[in-house]
Amino acid sequence: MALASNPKALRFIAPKPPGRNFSMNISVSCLPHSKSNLREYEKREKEASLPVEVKLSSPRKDIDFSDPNWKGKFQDDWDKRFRLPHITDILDIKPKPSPFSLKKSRTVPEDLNGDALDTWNGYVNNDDRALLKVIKYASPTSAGAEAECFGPDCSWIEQWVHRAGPRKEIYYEPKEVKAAIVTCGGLCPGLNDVIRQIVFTLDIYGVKNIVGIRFGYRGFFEKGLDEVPLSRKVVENINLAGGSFLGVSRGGGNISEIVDSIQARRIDMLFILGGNGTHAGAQAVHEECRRRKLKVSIIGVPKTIDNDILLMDRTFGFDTAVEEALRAINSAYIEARSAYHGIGLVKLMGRSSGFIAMHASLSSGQIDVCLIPEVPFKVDGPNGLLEHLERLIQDKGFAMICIAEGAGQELLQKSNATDASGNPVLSDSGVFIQQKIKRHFKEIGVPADLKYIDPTYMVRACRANASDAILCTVLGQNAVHGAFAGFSGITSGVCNTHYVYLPIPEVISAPRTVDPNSRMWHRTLTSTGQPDFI
Ligand SMILES: Nc1ncnc2c1ncn2[C@@H]1O[C@H](COP(=O)(O)OP(=O)(O)OP(=O)(O)O)[C@@H](O)[C@H]1O
Ligand SMILES: O=P(O)(O)OC[C@H]1O[C@](O)(CO)[C@@H](O)[C@@H]1O
Ligand SMILES: [Mg+2]
Repeated sequence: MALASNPKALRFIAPKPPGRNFSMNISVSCLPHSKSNLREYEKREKEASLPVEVKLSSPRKDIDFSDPNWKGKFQDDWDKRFRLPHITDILDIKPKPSPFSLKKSRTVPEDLNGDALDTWNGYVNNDDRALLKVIKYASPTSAGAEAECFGPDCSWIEQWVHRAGPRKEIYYEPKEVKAAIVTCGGLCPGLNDVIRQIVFTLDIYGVKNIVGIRFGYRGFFEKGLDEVPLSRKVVENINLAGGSFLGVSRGGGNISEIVDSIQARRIDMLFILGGNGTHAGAQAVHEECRRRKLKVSIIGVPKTIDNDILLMDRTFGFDTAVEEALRAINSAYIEARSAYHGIGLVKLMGRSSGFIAMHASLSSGQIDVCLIPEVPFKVDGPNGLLEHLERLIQDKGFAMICIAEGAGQELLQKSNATDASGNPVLSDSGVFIQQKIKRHFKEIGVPADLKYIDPTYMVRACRANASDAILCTVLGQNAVHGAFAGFSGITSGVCNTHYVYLPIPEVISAPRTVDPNSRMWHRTLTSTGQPDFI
């Protein structure tokens, strides 16, 4: 990303294209302590101040708005895109009545022609839908409209998604089902809550054979990683601790090998908890199962503290991560307020999406400057970060900065280093800014007492908070309902406060990022009072 030369134009360029499928991480690696790194930074900052065009991403580029029927065509296409893949697409299987009922007195008929002794109106109909977008923008220049409304007239179009929950008819015989759960990627608060609810719900359906696959996809192919038998008793208390009861890992994952293993283990339902990389793997596993005509349901549960999955209100773990981040911000604030010319600097996770930094800044109310990957900023010179810090020190005696790990990466040296999953390894933006500030105040001869806090893994290696625990509970339960309903290649999410199922490709076609023209980012700027640093 780069900055526009004219500050009034408020021109941003689009986020950088994905470094690989399903990832938008910016590939950067440099030694933040080295002088050459600082020189590289200075060179890049100069380059970054060249004018660039507005190019906020819009998913509507492929629509021909001159066609009078463009809305109808869009909706037909939408229905196709959001249709949930079902095992009957490839296999001729007849459904049977669901044993899932919360009425103890109800008897389940043997087949769909029989009548239950007592009816239960607790099922979700396959034609139930939830509305994804609820704002009608009057103008494309309204805040947030650019990313949401359609065409030159900024039309609103109904975008319905499938409601999640138990179905009256199921496609698996619970007594014969073997269900498996796997947790992949990095840790996230709430993994154990989801595992626990999946087991509880399977148990209510009558499934006895439930196993955990250890250490992510690795558990499918690495010798010595035996399945963990799971039951209501085994998982009873696992939500009291953070982490994953089953272990997590990055990397690995030959899809064919994983599906061989699914077949060899006779798994009928696989619940895959993870972020965008994990879901890319889940989709590939689902497609390979279809190619082999296997009766297997692959169900994702989106997990990421970064909140970078498309279409969802939020992913589980995010709220807890923000809450934990507040502790670090509060400590930095206490240090900064108590020092002569104190500067508190907190770096928070968020590789390509600044949601944690934005929400933590907004909720703490203690931050003067929030820096995120989606919004470019200048450090030196007129209107730069350092100049603003000087002003804050002068006016109120101290300053507070919250920076996301992916922020300002375009100013640093790039490398091709990646982690085991192929995610680019980022440079330490926090240490870099820390050094810039220290050097600057030394150079201008103004004392400044900078305290840098990087809580790193502390924001995610913890137990889910109350709101995440509820989200995990619902997502876990719905994942099981989705599998029994015969869906596969779907994920369980919350959209516009309603719980839904979404086809996996739709949620990972790009990473979700903070829209610099959204009301939420504007609210953050209103709260911090920071200028635009351009
Ligand atoms: N495109 C892909 N196709 C198949 N498997 C993938 C793909 N991308 C990632 N994976 C696998 O998914 C697993 C998790 O991926 P990754 O490490 O990127 O974490 P993630 O799911 O994105 O979660 P996090 O939010 O913690 O980054 C890894 O085992 C990785 O090998
Ligand atoms: O050290 P690890 O496990 O690779 O995780 C770090 C990454 O995981 C995340 O928490 C989630 O993707 C990122 O914010 C962060 O960059
Ligand atoms: Mg990821």
